[in-house]
Amino acid sequence: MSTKNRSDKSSSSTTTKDKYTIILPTYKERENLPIIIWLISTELEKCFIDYEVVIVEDNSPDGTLEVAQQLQKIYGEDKIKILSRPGKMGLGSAYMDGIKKSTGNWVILMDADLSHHPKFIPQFIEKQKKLDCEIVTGTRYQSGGGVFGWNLYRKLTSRVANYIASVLLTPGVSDLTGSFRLYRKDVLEKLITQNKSKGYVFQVEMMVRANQLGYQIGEVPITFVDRIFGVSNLDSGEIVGFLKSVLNLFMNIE
Ligand SMILES: Nc1nc2c(ncn2[C@@H]2O[C@H](COP(=O)(O)OP(=O)(O)O[C@H]3O[C@H](CO)[C@@H](O)[C@H](O)[C@@H]3O)[C@@H](O)[C@H]2O)c(=O)[nH]1
Repeated sequence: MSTKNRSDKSSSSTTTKDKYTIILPTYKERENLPIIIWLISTELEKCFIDYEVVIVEDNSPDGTLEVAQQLQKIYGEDKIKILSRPGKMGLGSAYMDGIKKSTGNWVILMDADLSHHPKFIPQFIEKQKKLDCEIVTGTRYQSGGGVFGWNLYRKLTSRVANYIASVLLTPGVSDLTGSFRLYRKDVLEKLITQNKSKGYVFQVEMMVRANQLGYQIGEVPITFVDRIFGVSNLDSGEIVGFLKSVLNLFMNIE
């Protein structure tokens, strides 16, 4: 955890007006979307957390957009916002466009496929307040965290990749490839604008840059559950290129 240059720390403190925007990128998530929205609303409303959800939908062929529109009718336009894009443009740009539609001062990035349970969001917020930090990341690799549903190969690959990336790039952050995170909005905007990586390394670079800029990163153990409906949208070849990209990041980060 970095405690370096924290010049803009004053704006990190939460106030009673805190609002949390949850950005949900979707590609072929028709079955998962109603469940994740219901879980988000249940978990956050019972903790009196002010929130909105921004769904960034990339013209999925399975009718995810129509499901999102139905959900917007049920939950209200103040709670569910939809950004409909013409085609599959990738996770990084989905986050970037989602931020533009957000009205919260804090942003939560999470998957829509039920891998990330919204019950952890109140814990992220509690940790942020306790540390007065700018970022909180979910971690599968601290005591209390874990992964369910992956085969041994994927578990090992992820564990080793995270270990190597952590040692080389950001000691103190145990889960660099995870994407379930809470960011202060201005910090997220700054990091995402500077980010040059794609795929799994995108999440790694976010933490590396945050560390370099002196932002404090808190961790909350989470359980990651492999999706039941649908398939992963990231290339399998990505795992092969991961170590090369981490090494590249290590050599070239400015
Ligand atoms: N809008 C949009 N959404 C997308 C796109 N690609 C994926 N998504 C959405 O992004 C989320 C994660 O996509 P998956 O394809 O299921 O990702 P994954 O392989 O399981 O990888 C996840 O875990 C990794 C760590 O293990 C993370 O590094 C990665 O970012 C992601 O969270 C889902 O909600 C999915 O619908 C896209 O091009 N556009």
